[in-house]
Amino acid sequence: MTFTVPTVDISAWVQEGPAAAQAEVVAQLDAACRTVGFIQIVGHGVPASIRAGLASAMDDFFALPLAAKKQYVRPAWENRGYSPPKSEALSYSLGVDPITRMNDFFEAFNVGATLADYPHVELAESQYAANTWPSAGAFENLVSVYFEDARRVAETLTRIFAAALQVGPGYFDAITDHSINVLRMNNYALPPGEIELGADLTGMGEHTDFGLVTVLWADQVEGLQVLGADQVWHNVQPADGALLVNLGDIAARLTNDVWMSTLHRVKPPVVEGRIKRRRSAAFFHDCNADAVISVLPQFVRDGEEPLYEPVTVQEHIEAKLRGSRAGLKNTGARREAARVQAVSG
Ligand SMILES: O=C(O)CCC(=O)C(=O)O
Ligand SMILES: [Fe+2]
Repeated sequence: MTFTVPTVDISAWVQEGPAAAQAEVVAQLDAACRTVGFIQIVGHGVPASIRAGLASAMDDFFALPLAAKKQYVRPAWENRGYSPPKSEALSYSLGVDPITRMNDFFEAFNVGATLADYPHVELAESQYAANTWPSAGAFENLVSVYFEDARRVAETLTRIFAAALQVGPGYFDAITDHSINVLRMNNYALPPGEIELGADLTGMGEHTDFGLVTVLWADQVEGLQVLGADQVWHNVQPADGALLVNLGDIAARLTNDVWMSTLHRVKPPVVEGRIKRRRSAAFFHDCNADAVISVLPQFVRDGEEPLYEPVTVQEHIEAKLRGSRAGLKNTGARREAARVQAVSG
């Protein structure tokens, strides 16, 4: 069985193209969501200059000395600010011990939508915490500009999802109009002295993304591995000019696992004791904290029980984050954990 991440050109939805072209995009995206859960998105309309601006902002920040970066560490229950290398383990978001018994070596900086972005809704601060902006170069401006574009891409995708799932055009607006949105900028670059030769290093442990859909910018460097239906981990890199998109748990829950929240991890190659540096930025579009997510009735056969109980987005995301950020194994991710335990290597 060959594994490929399908490429879908969404320009007919970005620029309101003809109905036939839009319908073709819906069919292609639906097929990709059912079979792979990862898609190379082209025609997304995010200019190369804005993507390059994000990369340079990340370079400015991650180049700071560790002590300077640590000023931006925020409490584990706020998904914001700086995470030093080896401070998180994504596999705990599934309740699974990291393979190496060591935390992941990525370092990250997180920003997200805040209460101020949604002035007309009464929200608790948790999941909408204020951002701490580092004073490195033009970081805030460059990252904010990319954030807005990534949000637009994610929202365009939800319009296509609504057509694919035949839930009516307003369905996703109602559950995403004050969405938890987070951009996690990742840097995989342990200094050479910290690498034990022969060690099985994990850049980021295996996990599914927590929300509805993720828009991923990444360097064209090996490291991201996606679990295929063949139970084998496959290397995936963004195609030229593409953004990778993957579905998260909320998409799987809505569709009773017909759409796939695909397991992935990051294992950068170590060449002569050095990790080839790799950067990525994942924009998570997670839905409103107070949205209740239940399996859509059209995905449950008569006489069968849905695979998932209803859950609020806040409960779901917080259980996952307690795992990855605070090391408290998530016991509620039964289905995802079973999939990890079914594969080796
Ligand atoms: O670095 C990558 O390519 C993937 C990052 C990722 O999976 C995440 O941040 O959730
Ligand atoms: Fe991820």
